Amino acid sequence: MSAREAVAGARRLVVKIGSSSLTTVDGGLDVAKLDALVDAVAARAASTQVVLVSSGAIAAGLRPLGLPRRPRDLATQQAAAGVGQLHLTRAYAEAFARHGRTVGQVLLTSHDVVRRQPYRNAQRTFERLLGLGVVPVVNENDTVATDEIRFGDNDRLAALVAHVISADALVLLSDVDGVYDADPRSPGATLVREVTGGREGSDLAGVRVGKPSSLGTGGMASKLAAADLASGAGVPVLVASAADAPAALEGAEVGTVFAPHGPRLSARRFWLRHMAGTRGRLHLDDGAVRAVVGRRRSLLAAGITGSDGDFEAGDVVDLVDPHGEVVARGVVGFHAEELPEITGRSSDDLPPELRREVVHADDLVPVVPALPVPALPVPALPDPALPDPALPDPALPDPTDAEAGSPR
Ligand SMILES: Nc1ncnc2c1ncn2[C@@H]1O[C@H](COP(=O)(O)OP(=O)(O)O)[C@@H](O)[C@H]1O
Ligand SMILES: N[C@@H](CCC(=O)OP(=O)(O)O)C(=O)O
Repeated sequence: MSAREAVAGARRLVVKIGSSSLTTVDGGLDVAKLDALVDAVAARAASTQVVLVSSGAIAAGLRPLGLPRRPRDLATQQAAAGVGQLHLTRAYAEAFARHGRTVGQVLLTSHDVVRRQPYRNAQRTFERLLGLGVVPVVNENDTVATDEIRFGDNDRLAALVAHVISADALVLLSDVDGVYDADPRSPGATLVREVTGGREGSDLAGVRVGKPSSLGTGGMASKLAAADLASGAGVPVLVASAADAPAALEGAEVGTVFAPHGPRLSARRFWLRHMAGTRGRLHLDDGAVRAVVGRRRSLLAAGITGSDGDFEAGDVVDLVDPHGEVVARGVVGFHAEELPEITGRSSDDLPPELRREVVHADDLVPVVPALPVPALPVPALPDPALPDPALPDPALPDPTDAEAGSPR
């Protein structure tokens, strides 16, 4: 099955829509665009369980607050998001109601998914909402999200949600009709139709990204990273224009499709690899690295040379090779205080109550080295329709400098 067919045939789908595709040029919510998106999603939701990840809270808060452009400081962004999220949710509720569908709002911060229990809670909530025929509408909980607990951008959030719900495919809808080999606002840029080998493969070798749109957050770089995250863990991804949503959701030849290029990870293993917050480190000798990463064996006390951190049994820890590189993550079976007693000792040598795996193979996942972010050598052209959000706003005080948090 091709990646496009996988998107078309998905029984569980995550659709993400960016701010720029939901707003008017002056920054208000564009209800006509939102309605058109909902028409397409509702048509697909008739046969598919769909989770909608929607940006646009901050953008939708601009007009009600009389803000001329996206604020740069965290506090005003949070205030705008509080106002805008309400407008956004109401607009979705009304639009989906016209199709006889109920929506449920799910606002998340990374705090809600880095620990196993909250992650399970979020998973259960999604399951129940989908089971009840509700369309979950997800956003980052921007009113409380600070830099420390932020997902970063909604492309990444959508990739994570795709794994939380074990989606069959992820569709990222934006104001551009796919990934171009250069900033699409520059002459000669060409659409890349298919990416087969992930970010390291030849399809993206010559691709350069420019700035996001005036209201977007991460731009194409964050879509590429999210597409790589999802497709690298077995989930096909389509990046397409929101204007093409009906065709995109029917599997037509639009946008850029990312074929899965890694083994499908269970939601649990994906959580371990990409989402879990770690509480400590176990240092492994070379033999243990080979056993754990190469042969997917459990980690035994004999292969550990040291540990640090303040973890409890059940916490997630990094497994580090003799060069200090993180090679795997896993759920540790011992408390930090117990480690010195067992470190380096063979199982036969341990008292019976301590004779067990330090990290069981089922709770262990190798870590893929971080990939470089695509370069940004192409100068982006200014958007003539909107003032440059990077310019200081004379009308607004900018309390950011004096307060915690920094502008995105
Ligand atoms: N190589 C590229 N291919 C496609 N789009 C790009 C590229 N470089 C920059 N862009 C810009 O990225 C923007 C989409 O990102 P963003 O503004 O964050 O959208 P969204 O709000 O939908 O998340 C487009 O407006 C496009 O002009
Ligand atoms: N959570 C923010 C949007 C974050 C984001 O990633 O925006 P975008 O690049 O437009 O998808 C909001 O609702 O305004």
